Amino acid sequence: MPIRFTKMHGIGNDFVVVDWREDAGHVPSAARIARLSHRRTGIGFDQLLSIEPARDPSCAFYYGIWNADGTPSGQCGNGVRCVAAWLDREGAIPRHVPVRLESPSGPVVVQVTGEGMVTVDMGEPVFDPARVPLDRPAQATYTLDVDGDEVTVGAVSMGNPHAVVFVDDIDDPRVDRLGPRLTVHPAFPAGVNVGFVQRLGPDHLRLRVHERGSGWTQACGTGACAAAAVAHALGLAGARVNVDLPGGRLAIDWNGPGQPLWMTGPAAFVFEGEV
Ligand SMILES: N[C@H](CCC[C@H](N)C(=O)O)C(=O)O
Repeated sequence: MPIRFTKMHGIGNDFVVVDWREDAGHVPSAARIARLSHRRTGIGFDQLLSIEPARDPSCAFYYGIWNADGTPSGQCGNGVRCVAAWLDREGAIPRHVPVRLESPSGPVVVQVTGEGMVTVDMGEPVFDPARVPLDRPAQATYTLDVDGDEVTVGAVSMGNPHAVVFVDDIDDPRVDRLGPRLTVHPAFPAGVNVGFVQRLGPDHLRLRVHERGSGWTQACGTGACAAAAVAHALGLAGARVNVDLPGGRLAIDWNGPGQPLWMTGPAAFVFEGEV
């Protein structure tokens, strides 16, 4: 059964988008997704994104998310901008107006504002450790033992789990060693995406993310949201934060608890294909 797809990326976080609006639900096995995501012997992608009929009648469409290793996720920030741009190109959603899309972790609201620019209401960051999930009592930050190293993290869910570590220099080789070890730390029973943040100011962060299920990526949309939310909660950032990732910049707007968090950034088409 051939799979027709669109290759896209959001500031270098790259995706294969498949149109399952007519034939939803035939999810490939984790092993097949892992073969397809391989950078040499497959198409190569960080995540597979499906576009399917909405299950929630208040939403226009549903999108599914699978990491490079075939594991599912509840949210993908760069991915939902690409889904919105894909639907915009199809003429399946209007521009310049809010459109509800249904993710595995619930609805988000997208707005395609122009050629390849999308703003997304990602919902409210969730700091309750039980909902990250994180096996620790609620605190502002958590000190974890990582193979003998003590690491202090913030923890938040954007519909998927995030640990946020503040460092002096995200290019420090220690970061390369810590990322993969923190992603599988037993305190996070579902694994965790690990963002390393270098604070340049209250409105400017540098960020690198070791993603659950995909490893180091050029960008992580929910990771940028998580970094800005934790920085804001710790009094280290204001309401508008520019987050610079290796692949580019995302603008995050959050006014604090009880408020939705907005992410704005690009979405790009690369090629169409069939496999
Ligand atoms: N690896 C993530 C999913 C993709 C998130 C990232 N690509 C984004 O743009 O938010 C997880 O397992 O929760």
